[in-house]
Amino acid sequence: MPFKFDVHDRSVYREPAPIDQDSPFQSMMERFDIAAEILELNPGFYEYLCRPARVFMTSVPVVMDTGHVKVFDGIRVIHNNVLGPSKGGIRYAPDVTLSEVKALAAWMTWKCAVVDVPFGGAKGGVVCNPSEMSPGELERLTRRYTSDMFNVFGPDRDIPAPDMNTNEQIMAWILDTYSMHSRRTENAVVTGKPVALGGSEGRHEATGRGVMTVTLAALEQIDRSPSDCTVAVQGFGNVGSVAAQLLQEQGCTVVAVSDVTGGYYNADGLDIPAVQQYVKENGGSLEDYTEATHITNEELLTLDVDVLVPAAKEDQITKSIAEDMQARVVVEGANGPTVPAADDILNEKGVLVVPDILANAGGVTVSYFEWVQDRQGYFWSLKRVNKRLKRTMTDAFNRVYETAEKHDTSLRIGAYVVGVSKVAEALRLRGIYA
Ligand SMILES: NC(=O)C1=CN([C@@H]2O[C@H](COP(=O)(O)OP(=O)(O)OC[C@H]3O[C@@H](n4cnc5c(N)ncnc54)[C@H](O)[C@@H]3O)[C@@H](O)[C@H]2O)C=CC1
Ligand SMILES: O=C(O)CCC(=O)C(=O)O
Repeated sequence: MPFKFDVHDRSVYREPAPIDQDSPFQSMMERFDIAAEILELNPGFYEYLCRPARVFMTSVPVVMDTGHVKVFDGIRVIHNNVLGPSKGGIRYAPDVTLSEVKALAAWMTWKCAVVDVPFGGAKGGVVCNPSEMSPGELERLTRRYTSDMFNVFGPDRDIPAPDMNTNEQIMAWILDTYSMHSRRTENAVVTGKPVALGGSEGRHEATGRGVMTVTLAALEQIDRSPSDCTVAVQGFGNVGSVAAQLLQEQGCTVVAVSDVTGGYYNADGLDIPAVQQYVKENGGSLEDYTEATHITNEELLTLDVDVLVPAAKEDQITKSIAEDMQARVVVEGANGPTVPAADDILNEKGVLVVPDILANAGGVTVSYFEWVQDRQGYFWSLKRVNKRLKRTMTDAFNRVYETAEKHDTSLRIGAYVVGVSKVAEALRLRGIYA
């Protein structure tokens, strides 16, 4: 007999397996639960999707420049691969945790489904502080981690990419190590690699470009022109710096940017290419930038701007920050920057939040294009990549917007409904828990 879902009977859900309280994973689950209820999700599917499919942990020994051996914890979580090989970046950070990587992997599952990319979701992390490591130490760490994950990674299995503190060079070392073990060049095993090694034109800028595209779509919905809008961007790395640059090119006035050293504000607008040049010459940091007033990251988040782009890390927009926020539109370049308790406040205030699993999906979209090009051995022009990226992001925005309107809910829940329903349909067709 087919299962009948009762939205009022929470006991239909068996006790969900390891859910970390007060963690990014819990933040993901709170939104997933709402979407599951709207979709009347089959409880078997619910149980399967509220935990990762597979978790890999490894101890990564590295000979440091001093000659001593230091052991790092390496993680790879595959949340789901029902739509295709799992996909997701690798994060190097001193505070990365298993719970965080589990959440990031689940977000990848929903994100790929939202932009209709045939991948599942995964994420990796290594607990290390790259700012205190030499290039040689980082290379040895990356190669050993890749070696340990040789049976996990693969062009048809699980395909890593960059995330916080990882870049094209690190992807090149992954490609080389994996290829050495395979006895052949496997450039489709990783994306976000240098163009010279089979990387895609436009991947470096793709996440920021996608942020720009959905920002323009959101502004159109509220009848605002970019040239009348001020913008603040938290985080000035791959995502934040490109988003700031492209939004400025579209006519927005970018009044504030920030990084770990704090925020930099100029009411007349910052010259973003000049800020990028400063960061390049200043060891990757905004510290001591003089053409602006120094503010804190909290002050940046609560500035009186039209658009706020959090592009640093999780849990930045807390309940109290949300209460003080003045932005009209929030476009989540980062994964998980807003805690669930802040969602309600922002919704009540009428803030239009373009959620992470839609807003920052430009990166994985062009990673998909890169993987397709590698497998075909035929490479596209930058113009073609950007045109297809724009189409993918615009279609996804419209799909999410319509879904949110249909269910009278936020864009965030609309995006989860789009993502979860696609994965659930694939599960049903494949016969898992049907
Ligand atoms: N690189 C990519 O293609 C994608 C990245 N993302 C997400 O975007 C976010 C940023 O990633 P990337 O730009 O790649 O990293 P990144 O390592 O290039 O840059 C991170 C930036 O955030 C700043 N930052 C770190 N902690 C901060 C804090 N507490 N307050 C203010 N700024 C802080 C850093 O100083 C740096 O400027 C992450 O949440 C990542 O998961 C999402 C989709 C794709
Ligand atoms: O490009 C990719 O494959 C994944 C990028 C990523 O880690 C993310 O979207 O959070």
